[in-house]
Amino acid sequence: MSHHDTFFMDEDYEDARNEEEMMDEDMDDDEYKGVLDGTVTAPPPSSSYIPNPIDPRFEAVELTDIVVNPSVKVGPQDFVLLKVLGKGGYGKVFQVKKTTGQDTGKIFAMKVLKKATIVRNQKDTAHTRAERNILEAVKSPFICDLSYAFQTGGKLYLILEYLSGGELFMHLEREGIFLEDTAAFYLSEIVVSLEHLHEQGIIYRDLKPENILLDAKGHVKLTDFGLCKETLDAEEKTHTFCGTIEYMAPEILMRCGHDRAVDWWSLGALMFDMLTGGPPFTAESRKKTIDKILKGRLTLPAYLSPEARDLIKKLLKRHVETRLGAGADDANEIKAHLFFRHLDWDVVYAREIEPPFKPDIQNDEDASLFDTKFTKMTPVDSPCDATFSLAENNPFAGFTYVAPSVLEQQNNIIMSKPRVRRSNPTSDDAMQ
Ligand SMILES: Nc1ncnc2c1ncn2[C@@H]1O[C@H](COP(=O)(O)OP(=O)(O)OP(=O)(O)O)[C@@H](O)[C@H]1O
Repeated sequence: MSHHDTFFMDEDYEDARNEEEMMDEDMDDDEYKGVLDGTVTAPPPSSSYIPNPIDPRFEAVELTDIVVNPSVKVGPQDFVLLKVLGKGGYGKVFQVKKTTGQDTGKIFAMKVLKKATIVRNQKDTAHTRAERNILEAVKSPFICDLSYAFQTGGKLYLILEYLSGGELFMHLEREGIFLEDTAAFYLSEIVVSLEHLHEQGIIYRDLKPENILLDAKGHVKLTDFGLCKETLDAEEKTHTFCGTIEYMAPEILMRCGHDRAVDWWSLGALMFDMLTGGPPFTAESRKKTIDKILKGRLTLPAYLSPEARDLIKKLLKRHVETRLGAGADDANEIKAHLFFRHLDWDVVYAREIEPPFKPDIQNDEDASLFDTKFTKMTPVDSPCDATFSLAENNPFAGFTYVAPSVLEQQNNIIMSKPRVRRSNPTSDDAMQ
């Protein structure tokens, strides 16, 4: 039974709902009247859709590139497949061991994406480049580290740090709901991760329990940057969505452009899920779920503390400008909320708060916290017939990457800023 199914079947929740039904003053039925019958195509005007260009904290950043030393050639042959960890829209994620050169014996996660599937949707080519670029640019203890990226004729490979603690989703499903202190720990690490991304002009967009992984010690690492928005450019608001929608902000679903406040809505949906056992707005069909996100009643169970209740309501504001975190102060508005009153944020940044669940990991290769549905599979990176011309207009040129840390150790790093594009796209692809 999935985590979300549990939500509907939990009788305690039904009882709690009967005890207290809360109608957020922000959520009266008139607010989105017309949205569902098609007469309204845009959300209420919102000043916070436009990032303040003079606020240096939210300036769009130029993502720089690394000119890799072409002598560091890494490819699929340098890794042995150990396990399947997960499957996504474009391919599989494997647990692998590096068998050659630097990092020999080290365990990584290898995300394999099929070019053919990506090319079918032109927009996703940009997404995939974004994922690689973002992972390269956004080094943070709270973000999954990228060590290598390479490509073959038909596939793209991301070699990521292996996060043995598994998905937060799994812990949430196992526990049903979290105690408020447990939720505060995860939420606090997520808040500082999102703050870090926002400071670099990146909107995460796809916050959900499946995308929050835990390291061996139980600390949070964000992964899956496939849907990320690379810059906070007022001219260039994103109009696409796909995948799980339960945690998505109304303004994304209405395809009217959105800004970093969408991540704070998702944080509210995630917080609600952690404390009640399911997302705040969900239904049996995608359309009905969207209807609920746009105009459904927010029902808060009576057992929530006043602080938790208040924070959820302030994050799940449909009027973006009234949402906590939408102001110029971004994460600071959330960090100052009473729900987090017991936390010292300096200790959060230092990752020194004791994680509530210490993953039971026996060794570096331990994959016991991943779904056996995947880990029982025989790991095969199936040969791919399709080969993309690496000559002109190759959308995947420049994908190949070796982490600076790897290069630094070889004293061979050359940094370039801004990005230098080479005329021959094959020259920076170590593996074809
Ligand atoms: N670095 C990692 N360490 C361990 N497991 C990982 C790692 N990255 C991904 N996984 C596992 O693989 C699953 C799928 O990964 P991910 O969400 O990045 O791919 P996806 O769902 O295909 O993403 P996309 O939305 O780009 O299609 C994750 O939910 C997780 O269980």
